[in-house]
Amino acid sequence: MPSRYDPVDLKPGLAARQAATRLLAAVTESRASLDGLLDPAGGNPAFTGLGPQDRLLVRAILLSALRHLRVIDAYIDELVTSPLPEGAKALRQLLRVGAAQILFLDVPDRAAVDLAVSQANGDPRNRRFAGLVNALLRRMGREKESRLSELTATVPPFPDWFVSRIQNAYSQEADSILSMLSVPPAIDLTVKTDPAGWAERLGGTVLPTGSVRIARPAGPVTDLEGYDGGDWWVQDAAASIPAQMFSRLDGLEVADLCAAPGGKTAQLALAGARVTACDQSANRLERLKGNLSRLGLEVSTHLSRAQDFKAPEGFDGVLVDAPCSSTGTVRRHPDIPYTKGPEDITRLTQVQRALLDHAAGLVRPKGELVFSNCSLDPEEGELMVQGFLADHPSWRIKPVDASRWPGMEAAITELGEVRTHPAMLSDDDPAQAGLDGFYAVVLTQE
Ligand SMILES: C[S@@+](CC[C@H](N)C(=O)[O-])C[C@H]1O[C@@H](n2cnc3c(N)ncnc32)[C@H](O)[C@@H]1O
Repeated sequence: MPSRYDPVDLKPGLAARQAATRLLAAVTESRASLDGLLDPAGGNPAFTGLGPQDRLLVRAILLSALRHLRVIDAYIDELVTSPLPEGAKALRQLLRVGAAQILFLDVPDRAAVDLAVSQANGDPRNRRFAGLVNALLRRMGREKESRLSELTATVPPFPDWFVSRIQNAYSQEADSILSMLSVPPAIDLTVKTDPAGWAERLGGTVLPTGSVRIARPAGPVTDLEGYDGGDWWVQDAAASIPAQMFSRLDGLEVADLCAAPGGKTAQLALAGARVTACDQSANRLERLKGNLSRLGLEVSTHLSRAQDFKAPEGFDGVLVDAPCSSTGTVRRHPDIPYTKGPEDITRLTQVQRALLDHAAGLVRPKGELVFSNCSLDPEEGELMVQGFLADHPSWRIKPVDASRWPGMEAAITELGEVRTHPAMLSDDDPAQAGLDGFYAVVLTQE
């Protein structure tokens, strides 16, 4: 069963609640991305104006609300005696935040209800509903033990467009994938050396990819041993796979075309490649430089669209870790099913294809081209690559050996591509289980 609690001590104040309500509306009504809203530097003032503790609370409320939004809405709709008025969006958002606290966060029910009622009374749009807010959330608190598990078992966890795409792509495994997507993930670290030693020091376990998986710490991950010394970086185990797929790196010239913030660039450099890291975003390229500097790794950087990046002498290896719908990262970014849609996937496949076509021209004869992204959708992975191969008959898939990562054989497709998803790497504790959804393939020329 998914854990119902995010590991944050919650004593939410009214300002935090108001911010959470406003930001939840921005995500679900205006499709604003949670990362953008919660960016400490350029995020929404309702968030950046809060103190550190309140920020933690707002983040926890939003993550829980979005992970369980359909269940929360179904429960609200079940408890209102007549449907909420169509225009009562502010009321729904307020109830969603209260329900997220009562159902999924470790907040005393009474405190959550009282704050919701105060918030309703302080908002002219919601004042007349204060009695309803009080009655509904109190009842939710009383009955949740019996009702919540029934609702979780019957209500699809995410919007219909998203659920049906997962069901179409993964048939048998779709239910397990969807259920894992509501579980907050552990944290994976890529370590420079000695995974077993770091696993012991940080109380984690070593995964088949060589990553170290640790429980989510109570404080910032940057406080953990080894961060300041540049001994490791945060990177989902699945995200560490594409850079490991090159058959050789030491001493070779490799271009990383969509490089920032540099997780894979760091792996390539650590393995001894001479890396040119290209990205079209100046801000993100600055972050890459900061990350690589902390890790003590040197690479060349290049600010441009990958399609405009020219290198007549070519590279031994090229990595295209393409922009994508990021549906493989919904455990960490549960806003994605609400901020993205099928039209984004169609648009992104065109960008991915343009990147792949251009990258193919940068690979030296006998060189390797690795294409990857963190989407669960075959249109951005398997099908996109089949389209590329149909139009480039001299290219082929270089199959990955299924024994490459013992214990992860299920992640290797019949054609030798890598396809990971959140129901892989099972564990008795769901919070310790799973992988990001990733697609990766090695392409070479005959
Ligand atoms: C999925 S992220 C890459 C993550 C990175 N490889 C890592 O492991 O840390 C995609 C990156 O592609 C960049 N990007 C998007 N479109 C691009 C383009 N046409 N040319 C170059 N970079 C692009 C984005 O700015 C973003 O930094």
